[in-house]
Amino acid sequence: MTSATTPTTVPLVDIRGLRKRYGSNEVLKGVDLHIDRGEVVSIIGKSGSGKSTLLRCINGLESFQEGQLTVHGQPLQPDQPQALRELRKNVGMIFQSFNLFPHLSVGRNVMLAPSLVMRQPQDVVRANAQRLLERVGLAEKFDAMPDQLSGGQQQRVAIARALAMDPEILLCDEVTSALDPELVGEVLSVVESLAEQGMTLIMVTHEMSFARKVSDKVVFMHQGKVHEVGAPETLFGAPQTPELRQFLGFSAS
Ligand SMILES: Nc1ncnc2c1ncn2[C@@H]1O[C@H](COP(=O)(O)OP(=O)(O)OP(=O)(O)O)[C@@H](O)[C@H]1O
Repeated sequence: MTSATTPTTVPLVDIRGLRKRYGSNEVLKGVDLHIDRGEVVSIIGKSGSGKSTLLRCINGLESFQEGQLTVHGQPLQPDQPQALRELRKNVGMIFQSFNLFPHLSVGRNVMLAPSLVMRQPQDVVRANAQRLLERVGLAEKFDAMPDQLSGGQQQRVAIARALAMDPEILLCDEVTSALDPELVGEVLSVVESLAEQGMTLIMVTHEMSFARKVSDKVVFMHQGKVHEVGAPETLFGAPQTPELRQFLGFSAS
């Protein structure tokens, strides 16, 4: 077998032996995970198990001390600002708090990053922002200010804003946790439509039924490690370890 005749498929995200400490607190204790293009991955686990930290390492918001993290085959080097800027064009992120700029209209929020980074003509950027707002069901809100929107609508604007950079990967960190229950569904249905359209999604979520429904792969984090990983029907239907069984509320056998 030679590499000249056998094409090798490199995972879109490849994480090996990742270790991350905050002072003496080791939060990631050797994480191994690979994610292919178009995969929808949910990361679940108890509070403090390292889920958000892992997500933040993937787009360089957090540095790490040991291991390897490659995106598109490019090693992530948190100490290299130019490499980080390139990475962030490819990896969008949405947070629990929507983080919209309150002094900018909805449309301007979506236009901001492409205006600054992509150097496209304003009418192109504007038309793209309008199209993205349509995609998240907010076409008529272009000129509204963020404080005139519900939390669910603001989160959908945040999704449109992340998509405006045309990322290959979208990271979602508990994107419905700050929402009133009646607003959760509208945000999840936008995320679900992105999944159906083939976007690579990596989501930290407490919405177990949603994770089960949309994921190709579910990752159970426990004490800073990937404790179980697999297809949703396996992970949720036949958990292998006592820790996952307990997390999912299975009664002890
Ligand atoms: N900036 C930070 N400085 C110091 N410690 C931190 C920082 N961010 C996270 N930690 C610690 O790292 C550990 C893992 O946090 P992380 O937010 O990754 O967990 P999580 O699984 O996402 O939890 P949750 O579900 O509650 O959001 C926790 O013990 C937390 O206190």
